[in-house]
Amino acid sequence: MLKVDQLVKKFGGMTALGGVSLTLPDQSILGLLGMNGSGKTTMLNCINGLYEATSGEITLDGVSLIGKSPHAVFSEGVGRTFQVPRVFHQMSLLENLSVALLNKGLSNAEVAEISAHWLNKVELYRLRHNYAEELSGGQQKLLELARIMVANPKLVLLDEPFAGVNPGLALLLIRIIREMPKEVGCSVLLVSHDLTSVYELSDNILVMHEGKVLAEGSAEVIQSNPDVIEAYLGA
Ligand SMILES: Nc1ncnc2c1ncn2[C@@H]1O[C@H](COP(=O)(O)OP(=O)(O)OP(=O)(O)O)[C@@H](O)[C@H]1O
Repeated sequence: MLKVDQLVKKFGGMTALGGVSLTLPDQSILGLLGMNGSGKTTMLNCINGLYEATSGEITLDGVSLIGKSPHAVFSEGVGRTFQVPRVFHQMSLLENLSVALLNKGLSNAEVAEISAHWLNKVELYRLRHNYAEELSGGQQKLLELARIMVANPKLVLLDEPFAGVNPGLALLLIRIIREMPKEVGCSVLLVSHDLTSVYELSDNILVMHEGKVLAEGSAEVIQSNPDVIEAYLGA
């Protein structure tokens, strides 16, 4: 279980996160909504160690992630995607996945099997020997997701997975994300401006506004919350 308790992140005099708390149970999906600049990506950056929190606590299964490097957080079982996918452009798709399995003590056959499974899942297996730079932006997002999933994470942080992805690939992404908690046993923190997808996928939703939690609940609760309608949806 991921627990974030009273997380504060300041940049100089600017408070990006003003004491945010959240709980993400195992094998569930939490959607994180909010207008531009409300602190969603900062939250992901604090969890995966890219940013040092100003104060507050973050634990995964009782282990504190505060002060840990991104690599150490990855070793604790946290995988993360970015708004602009970070893949190794000059490597083949297979090599991109093999890199994530280094130092896991697996045989070449096991690495090949796991890689093939996830490349099939994201429907990129036929391109396995191509360089990652030859993929479209949407396909690179799928490859980045596969690279995280081969490492068998406990928690997956997804930053705008649907942005710039064509509708066909978005449907595939939605299907994969929906299946991830059961198939891998991970939980998912999903940051997206795509309201329909967040409502459809999330077990619980948290809406942020100016670095604070504005509302929390099911899709139905969020959609009918007057504060959310006024502050976020602008209607
Ligand atoms: N490295 C940084 N240095 C200074 N300010 C930052 C930094 N990262 C984020 N911020 C500021 O923190 C606030 C929250 O930004 P953040 O990127 O977390 O918002 P967001 O909700 O993810 O927005 P978007 O939906 O546009 O991605 C913004 O005012 C942003 O300018």
